[in-house]
Amino acid sequence: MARPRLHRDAPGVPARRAALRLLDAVLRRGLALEAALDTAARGLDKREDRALAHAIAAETLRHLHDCDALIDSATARPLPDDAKARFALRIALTQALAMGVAHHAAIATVLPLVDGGPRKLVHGVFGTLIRKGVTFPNPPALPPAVAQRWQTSWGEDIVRAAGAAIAAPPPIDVTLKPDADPTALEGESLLPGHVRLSGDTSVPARAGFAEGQWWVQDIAASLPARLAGRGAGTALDLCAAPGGKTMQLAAAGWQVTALDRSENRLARLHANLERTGLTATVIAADALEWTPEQPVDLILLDAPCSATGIFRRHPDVLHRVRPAIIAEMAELQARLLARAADWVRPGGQLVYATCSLEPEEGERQIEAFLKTRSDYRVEPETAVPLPDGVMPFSQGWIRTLPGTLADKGGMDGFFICRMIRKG
Ligand SMILES: C[S@@+](CC[C@H](N)C(=O)[O-])C[C@H]1O[C@@H](n2cnc3c(N)ncnc32)[C@H](O)[C@@H]1O
Repeated sequence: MARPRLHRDAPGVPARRAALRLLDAVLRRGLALEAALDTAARGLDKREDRALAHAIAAETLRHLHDCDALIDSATARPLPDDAKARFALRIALTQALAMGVAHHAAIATVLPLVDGGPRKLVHGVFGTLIRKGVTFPNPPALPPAVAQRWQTSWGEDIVRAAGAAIAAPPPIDVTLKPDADPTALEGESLLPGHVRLSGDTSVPARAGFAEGQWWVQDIAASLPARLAGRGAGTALDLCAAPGGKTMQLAAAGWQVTALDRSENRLARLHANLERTGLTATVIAADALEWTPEQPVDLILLDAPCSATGIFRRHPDVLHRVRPAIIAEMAELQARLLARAADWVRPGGQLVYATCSLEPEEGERQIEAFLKTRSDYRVEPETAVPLPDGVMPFSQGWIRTLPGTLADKGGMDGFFICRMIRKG
């Protein structure tokens, strides 16, 4: 599909070309939006163009199903899913209907994407729909396969809440170091050591960021390390990068070893530790091959997963995560869990977490684990404050879902289970 061009495009067009390359990477090649960004944005002159390409692609993915329904309503024969004309129309419609771009600019910036091809068709379909005064439904529709899957797992209300969550911009939460002053930040505190930011100031420009007083972390993502409690010995953060939970553990007084297999992501972890002045021993290794020298008091396994719980910020997961990927991730998690379980000292804790809305990566995973590991029991930490509407299930684990804390802007979907190795 589209490649960087050598001739000069009109202003605004290069960002749309990059957005098209991003959509192609996600929808045809199954790549994550963030993973595809560097390649798709190569050749863009300006940093703002890269951000704009990302914003257009992400917004298109939020409205993809509704975009396609509109396009299909205006074409005599359905365009193939991978037709360039469909991609161009998706971008034009999203800009016009969801991003406040003037209609003439929305179409003018995508027509060069189909130069030498179906320009007339793209122009015609866009014009027909705009003249009809079409709008996107509110809330946006989930892709049918996802709606079906979450309907089966969680029911109709959660599917509806997920749609509403796509429509609203996700809040920015921060976790503060214990000695930081939450009132220095503009926003609302929903837990001790937490602020949900308000106002338009960029993150790096806010009070205390440069001084390393806090870091960005969704409130749901802050729960696994909170459950581990105050530092009481050695902690192994097994899938640690970029380090949100490593910093929480270090700030809580744990003596942390942070391990991850991704050098790129570990570079971000190092930068985070440097900015916050927190300390951890950092190891670049594959947890499926590495072994610690001695057992530890705490293992936090924030396992790699399908990431469907963070669909608000990463809407690509709605389109590229299929049952085969969920099964593959669940198998990897089971292998990591089995290894980690041997490294916790008797009486120590194992906290397992995934940012997934799939029970296979949460509830089912822990049920299967406990069947083979009679030396573990689930133990909710009742002394740790939880956000409104979040409480341990009868089995002892915590599950956050779309719709949790909805009146305050919601939270990511997470599964968290704290277990104790019997003494
Ligand atoms: C959910 S992310 C971790 C987020 C991190 N805990 C935080 O709070 O910032 C999962 C991490 O697991 C790492 N990972 C995946 N497979 C791994 C393996 N076999 N060994 C070590 N790290 C792995 C990935 O590189 C990724 O950084």
